[in-house]
Amino acid sequence: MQIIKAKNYEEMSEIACSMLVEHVQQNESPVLGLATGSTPEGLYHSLITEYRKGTVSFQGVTTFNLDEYVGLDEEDANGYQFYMNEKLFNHINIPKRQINLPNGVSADLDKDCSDYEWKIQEAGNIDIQVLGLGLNGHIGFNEPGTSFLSRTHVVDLDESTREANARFFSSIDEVPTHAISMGIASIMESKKILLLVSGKEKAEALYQAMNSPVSEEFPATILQLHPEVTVIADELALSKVLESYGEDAIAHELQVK
Ligand SMILES: O=P(O)(O)OC[C@H]1O[C@](O)(CO)[C@@H](O)[C@@H]1O
Repeated sequence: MQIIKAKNYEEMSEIACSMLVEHVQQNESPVLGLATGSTPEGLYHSLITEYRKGTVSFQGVTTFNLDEYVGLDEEDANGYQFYMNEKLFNHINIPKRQINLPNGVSADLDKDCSDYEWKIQEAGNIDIQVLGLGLNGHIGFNEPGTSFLSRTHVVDLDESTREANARFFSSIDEVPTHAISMGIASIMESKKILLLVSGKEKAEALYQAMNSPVSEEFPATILQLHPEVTVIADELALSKVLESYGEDAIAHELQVK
């Protein structure tokens, strides 16, 4: 794992943005894996800024999002298709046909899940997958206990995840109980992973992701086994890692594990 310490959320977003921009500039048909939640909002804002400056074109980019709520369609302001349109896609020149999200209102969710897997493989797999980190260690919507062999699937959301995400809804009762998520095996097939983590409340989760024994009980621990993970985290999120390993582990980009 390579660890990059950012001063704050803004710097974390800028660093992630420059990595994605560089990749898009250097590849004809880049395939990006995207995440939702609060963490990548700054990254998307920075990508739009770079696009407006003319630094980067998204014409050849294909994207796959990690997850979508079951039951929310693209008009639903709490759905992830809506989020992605608002936060990124409506503001850049990516062709619509190159945007992929699981379909939370499909009549056949299981078929949609296996089609999604095929599409990812057809695109040649994801070059860079952006990930956020759930407080309980979830990646995508893969909750604790999810098999490391899982492919894109329908998940039961943990009560803790529904509570954490209730801030986007008018009440917790409106938070869907199910979602579709890329599986852990699917995520691990990405060629490179960028894990973005910000804020003190994620410090324990980030520490565990990097240090706890690899276990399905804390899904993000699987990232210890991926050959190309870059963690971009701000000082607050890294506070527990820094307490244990000191600045050297970060400054010299040593393997923490
Ligand atoms: O960035 P946030 O809002 O803290 O969420 C962390 C993770 O939780 C999810 O929003 C799912 O609950 C993921 O999509 C995200 O990566």
